[in-house]
Amino acid sequence: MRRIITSEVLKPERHMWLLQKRTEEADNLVRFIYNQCKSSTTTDNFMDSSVVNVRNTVRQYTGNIVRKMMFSRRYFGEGRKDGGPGLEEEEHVNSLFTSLAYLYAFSPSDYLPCLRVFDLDGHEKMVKEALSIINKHHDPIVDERIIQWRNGEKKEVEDILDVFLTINDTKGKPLLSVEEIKAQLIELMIEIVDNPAHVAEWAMAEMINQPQIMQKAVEEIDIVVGKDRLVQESDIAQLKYVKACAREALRLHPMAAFNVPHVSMADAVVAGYFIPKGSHVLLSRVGLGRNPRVWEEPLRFKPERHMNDDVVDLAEPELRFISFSTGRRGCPGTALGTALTVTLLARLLQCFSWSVPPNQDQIDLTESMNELFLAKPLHAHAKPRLHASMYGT
Ligand code: HEM
Repeated sequence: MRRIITSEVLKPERHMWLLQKRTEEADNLVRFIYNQCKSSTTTDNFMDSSVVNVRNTVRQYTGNIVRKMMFSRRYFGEGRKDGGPGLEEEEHVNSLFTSLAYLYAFSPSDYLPCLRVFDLDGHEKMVKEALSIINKHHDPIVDERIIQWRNGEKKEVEDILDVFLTINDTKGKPLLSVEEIKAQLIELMIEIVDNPAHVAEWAMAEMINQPQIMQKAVEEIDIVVGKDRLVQESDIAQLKYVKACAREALRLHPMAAFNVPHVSMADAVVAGYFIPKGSHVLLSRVGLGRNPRVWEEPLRFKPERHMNDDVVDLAEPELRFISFSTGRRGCPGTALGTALTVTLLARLLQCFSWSVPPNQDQIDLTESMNELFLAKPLHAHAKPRLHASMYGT
């Protein structure tokens, strides 16, 4: 399956082919925030500004991106005129994040499979419920699309669902069953939806508390892009400091405490430790990214630490921290993941001035008890900084 994903979905031609869909959602992102500013009834001293739920906004952005790339649609239902999510999209994104949380969660039955039938921690029940919500939205679209291809109503491949439905084996027969396609769509969505939103939320929280860093990133965007057009993916190569901010958020605030488990295929010795064949290997993302022997002042958000490199990338093949990991099971979505993450962060910074909400001194950077998210979803004050015509309303 990994080979199919890499060769059919993530190849460079497809990356460009899906660009238009991603750009539409990046435009919708700024329109949605702008509309919140315009309709705000806050009684602070700012006109046309608003306290925005950043977590919800960035998660809905990645949710929109996955629905657009998979199904060519932003909304399952009627959606909202202001660009925000409807109830269907809220529950879709929440269910994707629920499935993801349990993917990383420790469960005794992973090590003692005989306990699985008892579902002692209730994880299986939670994941089943989340998947049934996701399938409730996906199944009608997939089933209808199959019929459209069968009866000749559809002839052109327009999105990732079409790609999956039209891949044939050497005998000209469909390579993937309907069940495999449905499962793969969900898996890909889970891979895509989380990291860009997580990085953007943490980077924004850290930068609001250190306005000089935010100022530097905004100045870079103004020099590279200006104020007369919106940041595009083609600008990313030149947005070195913005990338350093995203990279720093990945180092300091990984999505999960450990990388997904790997099993060693052969006896090995790593850094003097013997690892027998068949061991479950769990790399600590927190341990690597915050290792004081590698990183000076490891707990400080300091993008400058990455600026000495000629090229600033989100990837870290040396594993001084884990972003996309490396090797045979390393993330195949580096290009897409980078494009989504940097565009999201750069658009937020270019289009709005961000500050701590009224009556608050600082953003509270406390981590949640059980995960590495911010304990309280980031809410921040946004004020448009470009001409009204730039927001596509
Ligand atoms: C900033 C964004 C992203 C980050 C930080 C990230 C990170 C990761 C990491 C750490 C892994 C585990 C690697 C390992 O097991 O050693 C992984 C796996 C994976 N990622 Fe990503 N990812 C991102 C975006 C994406 C995107 C956009 C896709 C697009 C399809 C994607 C597809 C996958 C797949 C299919 C795997 C499983 C690979 C396998 O098991 O062989 N990721 N990712």
